[in-house]
This record gives sequence, C-alpha cells and structure tokens, in this order.
Amino acid sequence: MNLDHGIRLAIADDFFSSHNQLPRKIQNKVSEFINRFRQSPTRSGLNYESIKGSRDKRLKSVRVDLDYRAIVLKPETGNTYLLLWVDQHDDAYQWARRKVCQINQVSGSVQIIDVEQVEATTEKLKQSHQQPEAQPKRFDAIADRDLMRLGVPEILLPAVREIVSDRDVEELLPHLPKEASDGIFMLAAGYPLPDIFQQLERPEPKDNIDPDNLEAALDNEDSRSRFMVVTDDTELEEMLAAPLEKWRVFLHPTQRKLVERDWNGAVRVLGGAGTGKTVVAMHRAKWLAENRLTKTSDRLLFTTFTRNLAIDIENNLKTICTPEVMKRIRVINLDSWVTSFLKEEGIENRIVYNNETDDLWQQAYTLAPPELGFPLSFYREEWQEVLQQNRCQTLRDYLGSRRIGRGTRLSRQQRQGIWLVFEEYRNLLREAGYREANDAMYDAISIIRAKGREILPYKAVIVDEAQDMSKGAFELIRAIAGPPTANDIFLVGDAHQRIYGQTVILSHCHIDIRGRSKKLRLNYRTTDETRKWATAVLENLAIDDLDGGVDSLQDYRSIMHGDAPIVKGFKTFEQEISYLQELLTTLQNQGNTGDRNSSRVCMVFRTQSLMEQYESALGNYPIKMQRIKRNQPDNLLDEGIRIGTMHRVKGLQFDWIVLPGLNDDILPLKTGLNDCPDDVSKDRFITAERCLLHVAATRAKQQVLISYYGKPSPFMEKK
Ligand SMILES: Nc1ncnc2c1ncn2[C@@H]1O[C@H](COP(=O)(O)OP(=O)(O)OP(=O)(O)O)[C@@H](O)[C@H]1O
Repeated sequence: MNLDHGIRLAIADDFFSSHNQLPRKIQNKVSEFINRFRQSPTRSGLNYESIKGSRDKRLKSVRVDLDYRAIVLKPETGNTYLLLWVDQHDDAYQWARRKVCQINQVSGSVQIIDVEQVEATTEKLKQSHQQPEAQPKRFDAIADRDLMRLGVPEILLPAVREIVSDRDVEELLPHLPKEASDGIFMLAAGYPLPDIFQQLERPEPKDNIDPDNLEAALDNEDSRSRFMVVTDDTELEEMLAAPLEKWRVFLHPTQRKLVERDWNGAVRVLGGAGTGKTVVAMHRAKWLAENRLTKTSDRLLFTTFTRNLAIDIENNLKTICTPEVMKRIRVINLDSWVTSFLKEEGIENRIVYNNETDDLWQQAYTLAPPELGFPLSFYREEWQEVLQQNRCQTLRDYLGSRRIGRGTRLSRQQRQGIWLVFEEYRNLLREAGYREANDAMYDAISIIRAKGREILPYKAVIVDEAQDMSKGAFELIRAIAGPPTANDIFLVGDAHQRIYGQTVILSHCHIDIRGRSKKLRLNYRTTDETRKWATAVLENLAIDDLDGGVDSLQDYRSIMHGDAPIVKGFKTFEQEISYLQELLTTLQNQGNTGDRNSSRVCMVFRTQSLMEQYESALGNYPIKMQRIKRNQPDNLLDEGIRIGTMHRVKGLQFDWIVLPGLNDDILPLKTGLNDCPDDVSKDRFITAERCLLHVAATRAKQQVLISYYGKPSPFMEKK
C-alpha cells in the first residue's frame, strides 16, 4: 500500500521504544491506528488535540483508543508527518509537553529535544561551578556554528557552553543527540575540530536550511539514524512485531557511513566491545548482497572465528534480510568452511585443534634431546609461533626462519636438536590422518591457487572477530576474495578482545587497508561503569591494531549509565556458593519480571572444569542452569541461567554477567602460567588472560557481579 496524495510518514525510534513497552492488545490497536493514519492523516475523523502547555505547538495528540494516545508532529506547511511517541493519555501528554522538534540549522538534521531536561541540566551545571565568572569554560574557543555542525541543537548551546570539567561532559552527554555526543566527547578528549569533522565525516554545513522543510531534513544522515520513513508495509509490520532491536533500522551515522558505500579495497573497522562491529558487518553484508552482487551466482562469505557466533550472526541476519538475499550470503566460521571445502575437494583428513594432539606431542617429546632442557610447552609454542607462522616444512626452512618475539634465543645446533621433535610430530600427524587447522588453511589456499579462484562463487568476504584470525586465516581470506579489488574484504575486530590468536599484520597477508581504516567509539551494550572497569583490566598493555600499529580504548565510551561492577570476596568455596545461590535466585526473580526472562543471566567461568565444579555445587539448589552450546543458537524461550566459559561467551551478550571463582590461581590460570617456558611467553599469557576478563565483563548489558574465595585475582587490584 502506498500513501495517497504525496503524504510522507516518518516514525521515530522513540516511537518504537514506547510501542515496545505497551501491552500486546494495545500494540495491535497501535498497528491498526498507524494503518488508518497512513491512509489519510488529514481525514476529518482524526482529531488532532492540542497539548496544553506544550513548547512545540505542532505536537498534537491523536487517539489510539479510549486510554492511549499517539503524539504526532502535524506540519504547519508541507505533507510530512512524524509519529513520535505512544503512551497512556496522561503520560503521552506529559512526554509531549517537554519536547520540541527542530531542524538543526547547521547540520540539517531533525532533532527531538527534551527542553525541561536541558534546562535542568544547564542549571545544575551552573550551580556546580562555585565561582561561575572565574572559571574558564571548556569550549569558549569553539564557535556556535561549529558546535552545531557537530550536531548540538541550538537550544542546547547554553548547556554545552557551561561545561568546565570532565564530570560536566559526562553529565551532559546523555542529553545530547547521539551525533552531538560523539563530537563533544572527542572535543573534550582534546581532538582538534578539523580532525573530528573528518573522523566523524561531518558534512560541510549547508546555507539556507529551511527550518520547516521536514521532507528535506529527513534525508539527512543523522535524521535517518532516528527516523524510519515508511515506504514499505512489510518492513513496518516487522518493526512493530519484532522485539525491539533498534539497530535493525537505525544505524548510527558513523556506522551507516561504513556500510552504504563502495570501498576501493579492503576495509578494517576497529572498535571496543559493544560498539556495533558485528551489527555493521551484518548490514554491510546485506548492502553488498542487495546492491553489488549482480550475477545470480554471486555470493558473499561472512565468516567469524567461533561456530556458535556464526550461528548467532546467521539468525540475526535473517531478521534484516529477505530469504532471497540470505541465499546469497554464506555465514560460517572459517574452520568449518575449510573442512567443508576440503571435503568437497576429496580431502578427508580430520582437522585437529590444540588439545586434540596432546598425545602425539607427548610421544614426539620423547625424542627431545635431554641436554636442551626445554619443557614440552616450549616445543608447542615454537611450533605454533615459528614453524606454523613461517610455513616451515624442512629443517632448512626452520634454520632460516626468523623467530621474532620469541623469548628464548636458540643456536643453530639447538634448532637442529629441536627439529627432531617437530619431525616426529609431523610424522605422527600424517600417520593418524590428522591435519592441523593452519595446515588445512594452506591446503585450501593451494587448491584455490591451482584450480583458479573461479571455482568459488564469492565476490566479497566479511570477517567478524578478525583479531583472532591467524596469518594462515588471513591469507586464505585473501585467496578466497581473489586479487585486490573494490569491496572485496571487510574486517571488523578489536585486539583488546584477542583470546585465541596471535598478533598478525594484515599487510603481511596481502590485505592492504591503507586509507580504509575506521573506528567505532560508542559502546551500545555495557554501561559506562562496566566499560571503565573492563578497560582498567587492560591498563598499560600495548594492544595492536591488526596492522602493526597500536590501538587504544582512550576515546571509547558508553551511552548508558548504571551500576558499577561488584566484587565480593569469601573465605571459603562454600561461602561463595551460598552467596551465588542467593544472588542467582534474586537475579532469576528479577529476570522474570516484565519482558525479561532468566536466560538473560549468564555465569561465566575461566575453565570448563571450574564450570563443572560450580555447576555441581549449585546443583543442590533449585536453580535451573543451561550450558551455552557450541553448535546451537541460544533459545531465549528456554528457561534457566546460562553458563559457559569465558571463551564460549565471546561475541555474545546478556543482561547480567556473573563471574564466580576469580581467585588468584584462576586468573591468570596458574597451570597455564607455569607452563610458559620463558618470561616473554609469560607476559603474553598474562595479556591474553587479561583480555579474557575484559571480554567476559563486556558481555554485560546491566551489571557485572564478580566473586572469589581466598585471594582475589591480581587483575582486580585497585577495583
Ligand atoms: N546504532 C545502534 N543503535 C542501537 N543499538 C546498537 C547500535 N549498534 C549496535 N547496537 C547494539 O549494541 C550491541 C553491541 O553490538 P555488536 O554486538 O555489534 O557490538 P560489537 O562491537 O560486535 O561487540 P563485541 O566486540 O563486544 O562482540 C547490540 O545489542 C546491538 O544491537
């Protein structure tokens, strides 16, 4: 159904939020109301009630049923209507009285501003500065026009001008439109204005913006991040029916700019946990599949590191793509892709991972020359980091290979001695019909090179969790994507969350991202309190940017505030268990109110055996627990608190994260640390352990609850 007489209807993201809070019966009435409204917003039966005391006279209330009202912006001129909010009568009026809707005269976007909130915050800021005249204001040197170009609404300029301290910035940010809060945050962090305009891709301001031309203003990038212009009935119905996931429609402008455009080659997107990297990658897949896969046989490969994440992504993609588009996108973790590709090519080797070859290593180690005195862990590390990285097949390769970053120096003679173990290990692998994952990747590369890339249907590859991909993985991705071309590779990742792989330099894998490297800074998942805590766990660590440079979380922040993480220590395991029992019962009950359910709680452990230990101790209590599965998506309808290891929760999110057993011998894991052959290896191990805690904590939307018994993990000092 198309709208008649050229009328345009746009629905605000706030409308969807308010709609989501309504009882199901009323939601159905709202859908009927929208249909009627869309057909003819000017028909006589539709009573636009003025709102007494409103600050924006164009905001009107329209009846949904006896009790409920929608708040609509009825234009004085033009044919564009905005649906802004829906609620019970009094609450809807209350909402509308506080708001004004304006077109920003510099950035050109449509902005809805809570004037009461703005006034209260400005006043609070003024009050907090004891000698208002004496204190220089933070943004005195910045022109109004520049602030507005960042997205600050004119009406909010006095509040921004009051800012003196970082605390003031934090106070004000939640009340700014998203695009403005990005800019103000960077300004406060000391970035020069031109850099901010460039990084946030703020367009040159236009002259003569018509303050009443809503139609033009809705085409603006920032407006698009908060309004859905209704063009398609099905899309609207889906939006109203689905549980609210705003990102489906309302990408932030900084996200959208990465998605909807051609890139002249490989792109790397960095961003701290929860900044929407996966969301961006999914929208990129959709956009490419819809707009750039021209031939019917063209396909796109969307790959990630773990299998359960790939399943999760595929399910989410299905909610934003039609079945037709989905046919063009293959979502699979890279190891599984390799296995199935090799199988199709008639290679039946079993691909084995780290601990599956423990026995073979033990056997090979019996050949280690005793005079060298290296532990088995040294051989395994050397194999992984030197032999596999450099593709050493012969002793000659090994003798000639560089051992960058290794902690123990080796003479030529020592290398010859060590080689005996490697040679034996390789023989044992061959005899067992095993292939290590890295070797399997290079097997796949060789086949693609020999047969020609035409055997693959992929025109583009999208990679999530790129920080955990190995050198072999990236070389394979390059081989799958073919010689560098426009839109070929799109990588998203964050080395602060590296928990599997080693540092890799993309340019060494023929992936050139120069000039096509972007960063997301706004965390949509965790509260700022959790973000700060999880970031402090990584303090003073040098973290790479996947291409030989350094990345930092300095300008990364959250849009939400909430309770800070809580750490509880106990003398004994039993005491911790009884605390957990009480805590989980409370969370479970909390979880059962409103639209939540208990599957929103996840208990996360450092190791599988620790998980089993707690699971069995808590099994005496009536707490239903469900392990997160490797091969299955989480079904939110299944009751029970989720439990999993820190590795398993990578890429996922829950309302509450409970982290039990963070004792000093668990994090860093003592057994792992003792296995490290030298100090360099120990340092690397500790960094990875810190990253694990960072990953686990940043899965929480509401709060992180940590406990331990005996001595706490040293990573929580100062917390
Ligand atoms: N523009 C947006 N508006 C609202 N919510 C968003 C937006 N972008 C992302 N989100 C939400 O933020 C959360 C985190 O997104 P996502 O999982 O893509 O982040 P990520 O950077 O991949 O996280 P991680 O690296 O921690 O796995 C999700 O709940 C997602 O729906």
